[in-house]
Amino acid sequence: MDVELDGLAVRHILHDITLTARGGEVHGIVGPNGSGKSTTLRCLYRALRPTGGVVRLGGRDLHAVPIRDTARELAALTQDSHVEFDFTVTEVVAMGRLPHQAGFDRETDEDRAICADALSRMDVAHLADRSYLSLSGGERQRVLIARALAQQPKVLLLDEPTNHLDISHQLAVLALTRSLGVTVLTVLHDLNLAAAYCDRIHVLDGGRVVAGGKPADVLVPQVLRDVFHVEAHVVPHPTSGVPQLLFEHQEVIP
Ligand SMILES: Nc1ncnc2c1ncn2[C@@H]1O[C@H](COP(=O)(O)OP(=O)(O)OP(=O)(O)O)[C@@H](O)[C@H]1O
Repeated sequence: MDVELDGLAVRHILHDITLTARGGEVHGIVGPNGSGKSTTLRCLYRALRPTGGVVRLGGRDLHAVPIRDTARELAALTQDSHVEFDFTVTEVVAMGRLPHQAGFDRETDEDRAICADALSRMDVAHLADRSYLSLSGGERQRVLIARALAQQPKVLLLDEPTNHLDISHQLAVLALTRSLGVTVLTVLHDLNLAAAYCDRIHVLDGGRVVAGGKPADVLVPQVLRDVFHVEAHVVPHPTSGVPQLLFEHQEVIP
């Protein structure tokens, strides 16, 4: 499903964000702290109403369709994805099925199978009966991603999905998001992971897209200097050939 942001604006925070993610593509949103990455995603998962521009999902104005319809098409792992109460892991992941159930529908065998698959893909099946609140940061993150998978979305929004994850789970989560065949928009701080797993990268600075395109065209020394104020060398990955960055170490933040 295509996702189009057309001149998206939020008060003084976002200005004229325009980008298109075609069905099945993985798009990375990168940029310094406070550049507007999470605010962009908030407009997409409808936590925030834009003050200008349009968001289209599958060609339809996102804000013109019932929110329940949106929840059947779009799942989000957000920075605000907290679970306050003492649910089990199974119960948390089962919440992902709610948009697909009507009123007082009971969970079906199919729902349970979809949740079991999501738990196993995120390597948290062994935690199924544990209290969510008793989990480590990385385990919680994987459970929340499993909940998003259980939603079976056509569009997946991920705000720093690799937060708290060890390197093996970081690579596994990003590989999995690519393999799903759904449209993914993901905020990432790790530019090397973005280069390795994204079809397109959009660089935000001061609430504007200042560069966008294929990783090799976007992650170039001048952009890194201008936007992140770091010096970097770009080298091809020895096996995949994707651009990878080697940063010059610095003593203090300039
Ligand atoms: N509700 C709000 N009221 C006022 N300012 C806000 C609000 N929400 C976000 N901002 C400001 O908008 C800017 C963009 O915030 P946003 O969270 O989108 O940045 P980000 O790129 O995701 O940052 P980070 O990398 O630190 O997570 C920041 O300066 C932030 O302080």
